[in-house]
Amino acid sequence: MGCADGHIFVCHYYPGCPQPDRTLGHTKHRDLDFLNILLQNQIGGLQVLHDSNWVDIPPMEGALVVNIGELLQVITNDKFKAAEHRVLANCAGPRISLACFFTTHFEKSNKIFGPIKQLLSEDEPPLYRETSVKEYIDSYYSTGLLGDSSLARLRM
Ligand SMILES: O=C(O)CCC(=O)C(=O)O
Ligand SMILES: [Fe+2]
Repeated sequence: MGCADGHIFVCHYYPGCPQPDRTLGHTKHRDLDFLNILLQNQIGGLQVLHDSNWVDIPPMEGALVVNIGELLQVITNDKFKAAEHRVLANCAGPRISLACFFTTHFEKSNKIFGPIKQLLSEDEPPLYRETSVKEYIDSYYSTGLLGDSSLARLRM
């Protein structure tokens, strides 16, 4: 389908923080991609929002974290939901993580994505209108990480 075209690697370096209760390592957000595969070192701090509670995703040796992004939520018509997540600051740093985003990000593709037709029926109509990755990225960055989800703008 082209979802894995143009993946990018991002390396995060979170230095040890003397006052971790006064800041965050990474503010809460949902990823702007289809899927993100993440490797984190032993420091910890990654949390996922589940039922209004922040849940720790502790590092496990050899384990990868697979994070669903907003574009996967669109094409699966909410069968898979993008998880809101954040990273706490930590005085024991540095924390290092390596993320591989499956997206067409750098190409800003004009290819159109929408809910996969085979997942739709009379009982399960499309929840999102179709969009290009380019339109989606521009909408996502128009509000920034703290803005309203660009998912809401696609919702029918
Ligand atoms: O550093 C982490 O564990 C998470 C980074 C992250 O959420 C992101 O790059 O989107
Ligand atoms: Fe993220």
